[in-house]
Order: sequence, then structure tokens, then C-alpha cells
Amino acid sequence: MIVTVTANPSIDRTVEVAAVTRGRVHRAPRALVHPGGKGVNVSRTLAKQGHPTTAVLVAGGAEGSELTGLLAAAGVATSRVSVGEPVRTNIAVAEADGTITKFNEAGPALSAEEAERLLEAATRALERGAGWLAGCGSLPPGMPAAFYARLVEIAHARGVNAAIDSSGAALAACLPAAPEVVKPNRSELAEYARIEVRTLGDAVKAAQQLRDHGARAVLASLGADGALLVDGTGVVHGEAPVARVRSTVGAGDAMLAGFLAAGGRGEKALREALAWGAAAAALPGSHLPGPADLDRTAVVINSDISPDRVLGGRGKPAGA
Ligand SMILES: Nc1ncnc2c1ncn2[C@@H]1O[C@H](COP(=O)(O)OP(=O)(O)O)[C@@H](O)[C@H]1O
Ligand SMILES: O=P(O)(O)OC[C@H]1O[C@](O)(COP(=O)(O)O)[C@@H](O)[C@@H]1O
Repeated sequence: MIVTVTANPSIDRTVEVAAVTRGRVHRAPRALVHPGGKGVNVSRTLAKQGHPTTAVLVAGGAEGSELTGLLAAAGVATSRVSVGEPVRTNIAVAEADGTITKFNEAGPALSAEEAERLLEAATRALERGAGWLAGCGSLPPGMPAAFYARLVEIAHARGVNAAIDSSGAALAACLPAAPEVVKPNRSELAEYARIEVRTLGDAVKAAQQLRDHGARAVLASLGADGALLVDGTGVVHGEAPVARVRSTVGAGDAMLAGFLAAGGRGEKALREALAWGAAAAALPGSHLPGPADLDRTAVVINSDISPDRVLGGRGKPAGA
């Protein structure tokens, strides 16, 4: 069982347009509406793949009921903490060339009492039996940055492994609690290490800093350049090309879901993570992959990593 915790879930709306021109009205033929938030997406992917999961989340207002209704319809078990303010809506604009522009609301502020109830709900879910706890996404305004550190401590006190996917102060603050894995993307690596992450070597350096400050392993997602796994045994890089990228919204969440479903450590889990992340990138909106969407044969693992490989390009050395 994998328990996910989402302190700041969302309703995700994706509108598809041919191309964006700033300052113009765009008529979108359709909008896709999905339950959102990083932990919610990890649980949605696991459920779709037939893996036991419970999504612990805060959900207020009519939007909160819509969110839990959508999750029930998708067969995702939830533990809902009702709060005063309504769930946020996040908008993604998908252009025909694969460019995604996202507008994420800050989300409703939680009171200290609501934050405590979320931790209690997570604790109860773990006590029903879990191998992993995944704490994912931004924290709502006013939530102490130490929230994820407390979640990791709650997991460890019950012999449960902890994975954290967050950014900024919330990511930094969880490290002393020694989560088994953190999952930054390229910009989160750069923000944490305060360096420009231009090459694979830069990404490895930034990931090492996260390990130096407490993370046991770093699963760093690098968009079209795949992902790095940096742990106590070394560094592995892998990738899985996607013929047509439809929407990368949720790709990082699907990737973390694959990693945890495959045991949460080592090259075998990295392979699964890459297959699930690539499958999500090939699907529109926040659609997440089921078993039939996975192509494990597309995954390539590079044990000898090329530190000069420029990210965002296709293998060109830095300065070339
Ligand atoms: N353009 C792409 N081509 C192939 N795989 C992709 C692409 N974009 C994302 N992915 C897959 O999804 C994972 C997560 O994407 P990324 O954008 O790095 O994370 P996040 O969604 O957390 O920002 C990547 O590590 C990769 O496996
Ligand atoms: O909590 P944050 O950082 O605002 O992110 C929330 C958004 O991230 C998502 O979970 C997608 O995540 P990724 O694109 O990083 O995989 C959306 O469903 C949601 O709108």
C-alpha cells in the first residue's frame, strides 16, 4: 500500500489551443477536467495500474466535493480532511507543439488545526498498513515549511519509507528528517542548489547537495532528458523517448508512482519510473497512464553518464 498526502490539491483544467498569442482571445474547442495535485496524481496513477493506494487530502467547499467525486469515479480510495476554504483550480494551456503553460493558484490557507487534522489522517492511513508514504506538492499559504519533515518522522516512527516531491522551503526543510527519496525536477534542483542546471553534470551536482543535506536518494526528473537516480551506490541516468508529447502535466507524478510501485530503490525502479513518466507525457491533459499505455522496451539506461550533455538538447556537449 502506498499512502499519498496532498495538502494543496486542485481541480486541473487543461485547454487545448493551436498556439498562444499574448493579449488575444483564444477559443478552445474543449477543456479537460481532472482531479489534481501531486499526491492525488500519484494515487490516481497507482490506482489505474492496479496498485493499492490511499490518497489523503484536504478538500473544502463544492470544489472539494467535486474533487473527491472525481476520485471516487476513478476508483481512488481517499481519506478526506474537510476544511473551510474551497479547493483551488489550476489551469494548463496546451499548444499543438507540446508547449504547456501552467497557472497554479496558491490555494486556500489552512489553519493550524486543519494542518494537524491532515497529519492525523495521514497517521491513521499509515496505521492501516503501508510500505511508502509520499508527501507531494506545494504547501498551502501559511502552512509551516516543516510540514513534510513531520510527515517523514511520522512515517519513520511506523517503519514506513518516505518520498517527498516538493520545492523551495518545504523541500529544504524535509531533508534533515532523511526521506528515502526526494523527486525534484530540473528547476527545483537549480533553485535548491542555487546553480544553473544546464548539463547532466550540473544536475548530478545539485542532486548530491540534496543527499549531503539528508535525502537518502534523489530521483531527479529532467523532462525530455529522462531522469537521474543518485543514491548511496552511485549515479544512473535513463530516458524513454516519446514520439508525440501531448501534455507533461502529471508526468512527474506518474514517474514517482512508477518508482514507488517498483519498490522505490535502484535501477529497476528507475526503469519503471521512466516508462510511467513517458506514458503520461504522451497522454493529453492530466490523463495518467494505465497498463496498456506503458512501453517498457523504450526505456534506455545509461550507467556511464555524460556530464557534459546539455539538457533540453539531444546529447550535445556543453559549449558545442
Ligand atoms: N518531452 C518528454 N519526453 C519524454 N519523456 C518526458 C517528457 N517530458 C516529461 N517526460 C517524462 O516525465 C518525467 C517527469 O517530467 P518533468 O517535466 O521532469 O517533471 P515534473 O512534471 O515533475 O516537472 C521525466 O523524467 C520523463 O520521464
Ligand atoms: O502543488 P503545485 O506545485 O502547485 O502543483 C500542483 C499541480 O501539479 C500537478 O500535480 C502536476 O504535476 P507535474 O506536472 O509536476 O507532474 C497538477 O495536477 C497540479 O495542478
